[in-house]
Amino acid sequence: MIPNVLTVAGSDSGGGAGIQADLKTMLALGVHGMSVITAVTAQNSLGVQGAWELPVEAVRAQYRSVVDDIGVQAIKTGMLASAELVETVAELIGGTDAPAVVDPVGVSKHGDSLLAASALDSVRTKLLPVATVATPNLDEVAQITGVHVESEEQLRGAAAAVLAYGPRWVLIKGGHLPGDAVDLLTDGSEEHWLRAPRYDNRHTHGTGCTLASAIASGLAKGLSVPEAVAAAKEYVTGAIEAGFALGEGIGPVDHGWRFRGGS
Ligand SMILES: Nc1ncnc2c1ncn2[C@@H]1O[C@H](COP(=O)(O)OP(=O)(O)O)[C@@H](O)[C@H]1O
Ligand SMILES: Cc1ncc(COP(=O)(O)OP(=O)(O)O)c(N)n1
Repeated sequence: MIPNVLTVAGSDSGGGAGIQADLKTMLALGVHGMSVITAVTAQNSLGVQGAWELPVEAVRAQYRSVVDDIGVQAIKTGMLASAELVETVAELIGGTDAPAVVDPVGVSKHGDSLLAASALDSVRTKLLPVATVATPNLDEVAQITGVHVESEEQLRGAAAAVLAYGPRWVLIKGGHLPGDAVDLLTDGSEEHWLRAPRYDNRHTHGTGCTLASAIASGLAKGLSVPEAVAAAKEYVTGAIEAGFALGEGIGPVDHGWRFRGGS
């Protein structure tokens, strides 16, 4: 049986991040990808030119259509835009028996906001408590917890601050630090450090969405959280190495790198 994975996220018209990155990742990793679209963005390699949220009832209806008939083995969340949508999605996930990977998307690589400031409290108190794995980047850690990370040694403190909001595991992504691309996965007792070479490639649009979707795909296939995160890190690292130019700005990672001869 092919496992079903659901992404609850925003659309990126440029195809590098959001729903489009999630579904490409799922295809590349051999699972059946499905989507609940929360918002539509007009976005390209230069930034986000516009964003429109979907009504709460449209999000609920998409979710129920998928979960009640088809069923899901794992869920991934991305751009949720507003407090109302964060709370709706948290309630839906809380009532579903499947692991959830929560990427608490705050701003895009170009600095465009994808989450209202008024939604941060709902992320802390409603969304993080239902997460099996939360995957904040360092800007999101600062937004959520007030902890600013400037070195690898500070990742442990950041992880503890996020875990205090209730996710079972947290993966702190150190992609914005200089040096090797180092992430820390922990549940408060086990620690797993994930280290990869930093590729000097500016075409890195969609790294966070890709990593979170790859983790959800691994969980749906029955991997443990540490196994799913290790496999996802390997996949996103290859996709970053193969990232390519598109438009005039920051191009996407290559979700299809393994089909093109990468190993
Ligand atoms: N230039 C790079 N080379 C290799 N890995 C990277 C690079 N940039 C980010 N990563 C890795 O990509 C993943 C996503 O991290 P990050 O870019 O920080 O997320 P986000 O897209 O949410 O900002 C992490 O595993 C991080 O370590
Ligand atoms: C619609 C949408 N969702 C999420 C993001 C952020 O994606 P991410 O993988 O963190 O990549 P960057 O934007 O940081 O390159 C997005 N841009 N659009």
